[in-house]
Amino acid sequence: MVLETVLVSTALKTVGIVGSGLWLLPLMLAGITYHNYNRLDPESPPIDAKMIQREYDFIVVGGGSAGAVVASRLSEIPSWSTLLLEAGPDENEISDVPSLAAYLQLSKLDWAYKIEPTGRACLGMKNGRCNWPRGKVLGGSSVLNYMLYVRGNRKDYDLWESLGNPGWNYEEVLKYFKKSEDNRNPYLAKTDYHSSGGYLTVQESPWRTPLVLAFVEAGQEMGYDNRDINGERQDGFMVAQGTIRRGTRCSTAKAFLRPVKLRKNLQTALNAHVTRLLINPTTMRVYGVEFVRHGRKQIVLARKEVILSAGAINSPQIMMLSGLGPREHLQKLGIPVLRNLAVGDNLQDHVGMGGLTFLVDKPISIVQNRFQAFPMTMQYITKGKGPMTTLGGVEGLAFVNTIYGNRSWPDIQFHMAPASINSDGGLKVRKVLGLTDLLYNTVYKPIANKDSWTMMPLLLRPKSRGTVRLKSKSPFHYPIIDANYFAHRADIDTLVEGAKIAIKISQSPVFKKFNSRLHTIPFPNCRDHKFGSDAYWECHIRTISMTIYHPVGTCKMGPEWDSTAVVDPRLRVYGVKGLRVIDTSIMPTIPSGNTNAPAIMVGEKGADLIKEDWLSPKS
Ligand SMILES: Cc1cc2nc3c(=O)[nH]c(=O)nc-3n(C[C@H](O)[C@H](O)[C@H](O)COP(=O)(O)OP(=O)(O)OC[C@H]3O[C@@H](n4cnc5c(N)ncnc54)[C@H](O)[C@@H]3O)c2cc1C
Repeated sequence: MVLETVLVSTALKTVGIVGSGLWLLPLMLAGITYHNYNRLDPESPPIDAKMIQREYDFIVVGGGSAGAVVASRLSEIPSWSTLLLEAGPDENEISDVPSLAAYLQLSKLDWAYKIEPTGRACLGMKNGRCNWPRGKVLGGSSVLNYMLYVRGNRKDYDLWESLGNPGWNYEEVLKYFKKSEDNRNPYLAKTDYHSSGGYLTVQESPWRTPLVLAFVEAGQEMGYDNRDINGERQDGFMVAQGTIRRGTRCSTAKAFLRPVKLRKNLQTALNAHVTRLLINPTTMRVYGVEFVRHGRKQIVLARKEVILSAGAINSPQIMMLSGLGPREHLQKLGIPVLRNLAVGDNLQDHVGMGGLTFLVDKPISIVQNRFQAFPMTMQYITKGKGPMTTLGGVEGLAFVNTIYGNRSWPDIQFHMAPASINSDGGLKVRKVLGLTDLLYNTVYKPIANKDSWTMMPLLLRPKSRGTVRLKSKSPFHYPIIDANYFAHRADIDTLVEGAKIAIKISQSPVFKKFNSRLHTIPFPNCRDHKFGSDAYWECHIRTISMTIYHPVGTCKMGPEWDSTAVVDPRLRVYGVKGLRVIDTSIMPTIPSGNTNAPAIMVGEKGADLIKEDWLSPKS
C-alpha cells in the first residue's frame, strides 16, 4: 500500500512536470521505487529549512552552478552561518536521467525565458523568438543542462587577466577547476590537468554509438588530434566528458550541497524568490534581502555579505530592482537610483547552427521509437548504463578553427549527436526549440524517426553584445532579454565557415561506411538561395539559430577605470558594501566552450576570495 501510494504520487508529480507523452516513465518510476533508490544513494536530498533565522553572516541568492559551490564552501568555516535562498524546488527523478535533459525544458523547473525578436536570428522559431531555458531548481541550470564538461581555452582566462583582473589567468583558474573535480576516467585523472577526490564527478557516458567513434576518426582524417580538449591544447576531437555519477546527473546541488547538508551552520530555503536587496542609502551597505516564500513576503539580514548567484539573467534583474543599474533605465521605471552601473549590458551567448542533419542507412543512431522501454530502463536502474546515460544526446565534441581563427584558440566548437530534430518523431525537440509548424513539417517530418545524426557548429567568441533590462518594477515580470545575435557581421561569416567544415567532416571516408549523406530538403524561407551556397547556409543559420544556453557577462568584472565594469576582480560590486556577484554574469568575455565548469570555477574562486577577505589578519 505504501509502495503504491509513493508510486502514484511520484508518477503524478512527474507527469505534471514533463507532460504526459513520455511512455517509459511509469516503468522507470516503478523500478526506481522498487530499488529504493533514495536509500541506496549515499547522498539523500538536502533539507529544506522550514524556519529561517533573523540574521546570518552570509546570504547566498540562488543555488545554481556557482551558488551551490559558494554556499558549500562558506559553510566550511564553522563560525560562519550561511543561508542559501533558492527560487525553485529540489531536483527530481526525471532530472537525474541524463538522456531526458531536454524534457525538463518548459517544465516547472525552467524559468522558460524567451528572447526578443530581431528579424536577424531565430527566424524559424514561433514569433521569431528563441527559447532561453534556465534552471529554476536547486542546482540551477546544472539540473537542466546537457552535462558536458568543458573548461574553455587557456587564452580566455589569460585575456580576463589582461583586461585588468589580476588572479584570473589560466594557471590560477586551473587550480579551481581541479579543486572541484573527481574525474573517474583513469586516462584523464592521471594527467596534470585533472584530479580525483573533489565533489564534482566527471566521466564519460558508459554508452555510445559507433557514430561518435566515426566522428573522432573523421577529425583525425582532417588533421585534428583525438585529445583531451580540457587538457594542454583545446583544438581536436573527443568523446565528451560529462558531470555524471554512476550513470546519473551530477548537478552542483548533488555534488556540493548534499554531502554537507547536515552542517548546522548552513541552511537552505527552497521556493524562496528573492525580490530585492536591502540597501542603506546613506552608507550604501547591503544589510539583507527581501524574498517571497509560499506567498509571504519576508526579510532576512546579513551580518557580513550578500552574494548574488542568481545567474546571468536574474542577478542583473535583482540588482536593477534594488536601484543598482543604468540610471536612465531605472528612472524610466520609477526605481530610485542608488548607483549608476552598467548592469545588464555586455550580454554574450554562444549561438550556433541547429538542424544540420545527416541521414545514415544503418540502425545505429538514437531513434526514440526503436528503443525498447523495458530493457533500456532496467539497464539504467540496475547498472547505471545504457542509452539513458547519454549526455542529453550529445556524444562528441570538437574545437576547430575557420579561416578567421587560429589553431591555438579555435573559433568554432562542434557538438555531435547521434540524432537530430526528426529523431523523436516531432514529440519534444521541435517544441523545446519552438520551431514553426511550417519548418518542421516541410523539412523534418518527411524523415521522422529515420536514422540520422547531427553536428552543431557553434560560434565560440561572438562579437555581438546584448542586454538584460527590466520590463517593469515587479520582480515577478520576466526581464527583457535582447540577445542581439548577429548584430556583428563577423559572427555570421564565421558560422558559415563552421558549417562548411562540418559538412566536410561528414563527407570523410569513415562516414561513408554508414552511407552518411546530408539531408537536403531546403528550408522554406531559404529557397531563393542555391542549396549549399554561403548565402543558403547564412539563411539556415538565421532560421535555426540555436543557443546552447550560455548567457554570461551581465555584471561584468573589470578594473575601477573600466566604466562598463560592475564588479571588481574580487567580485565586489562597485560603490556598494557587503555585496558580491558570483556566477556567470561576472565573466568579462565568454569562455570558448560550455559554461557550467567555468561557473563552478567562478564559485570556487569567489568563495576563496571571501575567505581571504574576512579571515586574513588585515581584515
Ligand atoms: C538547457 C541547458 C543546457 C546546458 N548545457 C550545458 C552543458 O552541457 N555544459 C555546460 O557546461 N553548460 C551547459 N549549460 C550552461 C550552464 O549550465 C550554465 O552556464 C550554468 O549552469 C550557469 O550557472 P550560474 O550559477 O551562473 O546560474 P544558474 O545555474 O542558472 O543558477 C542560478 C540560480 O539562481 C536561482 N534564482 C534566480 N533568480 C532567483 C531569485 N530571484 N531568488 C532566488 N533564486 C533565484 C535560479 O533558480 C537558479 O537556481 C546549459 C544550460 C541550459 C539551460
